[in-house]
Amino acid sequence: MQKKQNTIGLVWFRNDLRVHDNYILHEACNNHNIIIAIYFFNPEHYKLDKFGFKKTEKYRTRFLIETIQDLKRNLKSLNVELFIYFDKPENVINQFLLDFGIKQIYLQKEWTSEEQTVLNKVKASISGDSAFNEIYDQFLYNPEDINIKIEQIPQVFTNFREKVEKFSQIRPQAHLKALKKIESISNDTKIPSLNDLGFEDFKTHLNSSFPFKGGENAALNRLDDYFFQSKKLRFYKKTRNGLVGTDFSSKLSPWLANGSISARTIYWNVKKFEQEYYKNQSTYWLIFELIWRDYFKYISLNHGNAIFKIDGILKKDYTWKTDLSLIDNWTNGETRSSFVNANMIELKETGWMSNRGRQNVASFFAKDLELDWRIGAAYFEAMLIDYDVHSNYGNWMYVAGVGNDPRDRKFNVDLQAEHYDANGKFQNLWLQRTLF
Ligand SMILES: Cc1cc2nc3c(=O)[nH]c(=O)nc-3n(C[C@H](O)[C@H](O)[C@H](O)COP(=O)(O)OP(=O)(O)OC[C@H]3O[C@@H](n4cnc5c(N)ncnc54)[C@H](O)[C@@H]3O)c2cc1C
Repeated sequence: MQKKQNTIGLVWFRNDLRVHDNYILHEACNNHNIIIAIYFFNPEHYKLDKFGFKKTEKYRTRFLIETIQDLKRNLKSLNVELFIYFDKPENVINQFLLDFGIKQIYLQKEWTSEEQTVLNKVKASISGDSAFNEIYDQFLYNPEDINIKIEQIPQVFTNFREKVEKFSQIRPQAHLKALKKIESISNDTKIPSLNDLGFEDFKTHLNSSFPFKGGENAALNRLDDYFFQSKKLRFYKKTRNGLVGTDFSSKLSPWLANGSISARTIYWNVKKFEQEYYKNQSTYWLIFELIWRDYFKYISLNHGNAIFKIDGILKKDYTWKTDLSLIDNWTNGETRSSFVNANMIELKETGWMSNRGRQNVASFFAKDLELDWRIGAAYFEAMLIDYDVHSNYGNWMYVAGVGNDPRDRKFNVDLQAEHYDANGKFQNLWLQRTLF
């Protein structure tokens, strides 16, 4: 084991907002006797994007505030102080490092352009000689453990999945012990409120399929409930295409997206469930879906900014429309399809939409209305509680026919409604009228 340094290590939290199974925090604690943590609510995340949507809307913002409240408490119990700023990191970090004499910074490795730009600005602002230790920690299969070169990630999911399943191992969870208590660090930074970030307080919609709070404690409770208490995991493969209620799927995505829970923790709990209760197609299928999540991260690692380009990773030269009234009809749930409308209203009222819904509304946007798919993706980015850059842009490219779908399918939204909402329950819920 490495010898600990009597210096302060800084953990800069971004999308790894947990103390449980956090390899970055673990590495920092292995190397230093004192750890300080920092988190930024970056004002850039609350501005309008190039299509006129707020980059982060109220649902994900409130979830994030709850997440940071929980993180602060959990870090405190390990004797780690979390400093919180509503500012750009490049305005704060240099002085922070100087004030505490910090030389080592630990952070999750991110590769998408906005995250890289911020990090580059921070590095450019630093006057001393601090080292940035960037660690991959958002994967199920860590990039250092797979036997595929990033440039050779298969274009077809199945080829990727079969290889990683055959040749790679999932790492164990990291466990932490509390550090020694430090009395001398004073911290008067505060978590901004929803109002500070530009939003009114609001109540969760009564029909929301995602009525849960942010934070790793809520994530672990949900996992325990879905797996070990209600044992709904046993039926996951049968129910996962559902539309109504909290239990048709795991609902773990919002916590996964901001790193309140690791994919590894979910994986090892599936294994525990399989040992203690049942092992069946459903238990495997949750892992299968986590591999999809990994896959889109590998696609973005391989293709960089191409995932944000209109012709996607396939460089397909389609013609796309940008008709504002068609876009407004879609976002407001006023299209010719009541199934699409119900899903879009659900998203607008709650920040959540099922996977079945997302596939349909995205296909309708890109393939029926032939609208520039990046506008639909940007709207999802604003609204979704579980927005994740790789899953969002990867899935949108896939549905729009510029990504990884070898069959380039178009959903028939009317048939989909008949199949998945045969009695109209879901449409009734959100359109508040009796169908049929
Ligand atoms: C157009 C479109 C946009 C999407 N945008 C996002 C997004 O921004 N963030 C996000 O997390 N997911 C996104 N998804 C994927 C998927 O819809 C959600 O992950 C899923 O609905 C979350 O619900 P759950 O946690 O109950 O999933 P479950 O069915 O319980 O699945 C378990 C986990 O597997 C992963 N997963 C499942 N399906 C997918 C998938 N198709 N792609 C990648 N990972 C998957 C998720 O991490 C999920 O939490 C998108 C899908 C589409 C079609």
